[in-house]
Amino acid sequence: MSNQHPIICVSYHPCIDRTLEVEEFKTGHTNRAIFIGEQAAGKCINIAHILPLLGVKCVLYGIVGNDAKHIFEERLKQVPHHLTGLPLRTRINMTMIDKKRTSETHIREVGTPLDEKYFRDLMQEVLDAGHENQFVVLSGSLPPNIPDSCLFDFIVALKAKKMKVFVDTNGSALAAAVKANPDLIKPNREELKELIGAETFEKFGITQSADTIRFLHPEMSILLSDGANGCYFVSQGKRKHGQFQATFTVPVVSTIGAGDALLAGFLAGLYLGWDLDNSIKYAVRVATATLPCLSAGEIDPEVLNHKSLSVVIEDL
Ligand SMILES: Nc1ncnc2c1ncn2[C@@H]1O[C@H](COP(=O)(O)OP(=O)(O)O)[C@@H](O)[C@H]1O
Ligand SMILES: O=P(O)(O)OC[C@H]1O[C@](O)(COP(=O)(O)O)[C@@H](O)[C@@H]1O
Repeated sequence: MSNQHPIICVSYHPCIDRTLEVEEFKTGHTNRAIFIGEQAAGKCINIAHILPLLGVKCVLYGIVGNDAKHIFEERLKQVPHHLTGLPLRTRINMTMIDKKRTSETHIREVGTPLDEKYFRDLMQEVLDAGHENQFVVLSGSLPPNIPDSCLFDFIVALKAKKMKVFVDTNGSALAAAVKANPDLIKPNREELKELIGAETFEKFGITQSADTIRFLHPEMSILLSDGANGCYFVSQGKRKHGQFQATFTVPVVSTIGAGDALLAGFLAGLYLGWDLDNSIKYAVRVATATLPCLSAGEIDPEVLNHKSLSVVIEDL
């Protein structure tokens, strides 16, 4: 699957990530933030930020509110990008980190309604730029007012151009995306549950559920992230589990963007022509390297390159 064209990242619903850290969160009380961070984010923005750090070329196409365009341009300084500024408010996704309990609470804004025309213009821009076999990543929730059928149409059109389509979204948009037969989806356990309508638990149950989805879409692979349990990969005749092992403790400061990092690492492996096992190993390594960082899409280079960190792949 090695490929000369840059990976196309499509950011149709970016956001500002605001992270607040409190000592110990108390519901119904005044809590003081001991840390506050803000950055331009959203799933494909994070992926486009990570890929060049891994030595992989990418280009970003996206839509952003004029109110925050400059912040996005700053974050994408190292990435060729085509951002269309629109007169709308950029949503803010908030994460509250409770230092004492080491827990994270996320509040994700549904966002400002977007005129379907802008989504379809973005879609056309990507289709005009794309080449056969080029990787394209569609990631993030859909803005309000954009029907799931738009995502479906987008994937069908990209597949008609014989591009390789990778999707990370949730809810009904994910269900619509699956129907369009992308090459790979990256749900987490919660999103898998939404897709199949049932909870899955141990390794066998998870991979079996993934195969249930694949039954009607045999060409589609599933990279399933499962937090501290690592990840699963399911495709035709293959069921794998990947998990990191280290002789040192990797501090989990924040897991925001760990899923984006997993997908970025996996894409990097495929793009560089590595085999499946090594691509999964790299995916987990890159995801692990984001855990010590407070901001989504940042990588701790020491963890990334640590010789005592290994990823074990188990065939299920
Ligand atoms: N607490 C954790 N400990 C170890 N690895 C983790 C932890 N949280 C996430 N990861 C790694 O990051 C990947 C993506 O995390 P996950 O939280 O499942 O994704 P998402 O952010 O999409 O929900 C996992 O597959 C795993 O490799
Ligand atoms: O588009 P959505 O589903 O609201 O997700 C956007 C959020 O996801 C993130 O990209 C993090 O994603 P992951 O934790 O799943 O990797 C945040 O930076 C952003 O706030």
